Amino acid sequence: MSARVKICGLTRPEDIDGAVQFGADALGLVFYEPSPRSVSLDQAAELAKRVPAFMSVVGLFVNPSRQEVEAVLERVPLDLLQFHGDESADFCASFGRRWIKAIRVREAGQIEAAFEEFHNASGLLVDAWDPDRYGGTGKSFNWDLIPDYRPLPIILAGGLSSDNVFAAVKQVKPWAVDVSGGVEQDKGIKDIQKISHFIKEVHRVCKTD
Ligand SMILES: O=C(O)c1ccccc1N[C@@H]1O[C@H](COP(=O)(O)O)[C@@H](O)[C@H]1O
Repeated sequence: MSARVKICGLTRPEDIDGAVQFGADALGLVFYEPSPRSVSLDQAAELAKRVPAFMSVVGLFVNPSRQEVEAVLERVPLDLLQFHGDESADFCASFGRRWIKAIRVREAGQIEAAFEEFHNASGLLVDAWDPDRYGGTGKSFNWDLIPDYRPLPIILAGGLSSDNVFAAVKQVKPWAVDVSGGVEQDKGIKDIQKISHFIKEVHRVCKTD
């Protein structure tokens, strides 16, 4: 069984179209202004219109206010909320939408604790820890810290690219992988060939199983 693929940090219509064409399962829009991949409400509404049925549009937030999330939900048809900061489980659940929680992994036991704390999530996204940034760092972490017992689907992120995603999926067997920097030509500007190669590498895993 292959892992699903989320391509995050899309800002241009042509990148959405490329990710759709090459078989991504989910597309991420960043609503976090410090990120070079951040999109405005108008931009996000236009990008979301291009996404066909049976593909998910995911909204990424970092420590947003309730009003910020509600303003996005009024304008953009999001299928899933991704909380990538220090949000509580109660806050994440309070919008009546499906949500996933990202944690930044740096030590043993953290993932097990997060399974408990965020047990109502639709998935736990595991990313690399960085002292200065919440995500989109291009850094990976020690995949041995990911336990075999998984009460929630694991979404593997952090420094993935077509060079390492085959090995990552083989070793970790995640429900899904999430990539941003590894499929870009510049921050917020995706590279369609890299997206295609990345997705092919993920799908190649099930052919070798
Ligand atoms: O993409 C961003 O700019 C970003 C900003 C703040 C929090 C998360 C962000 N992106 C997410 O980070 C991980 C890893 O990204 P990368 O592949 O290492 O570049 C991924 O889940 C993105 O969705």
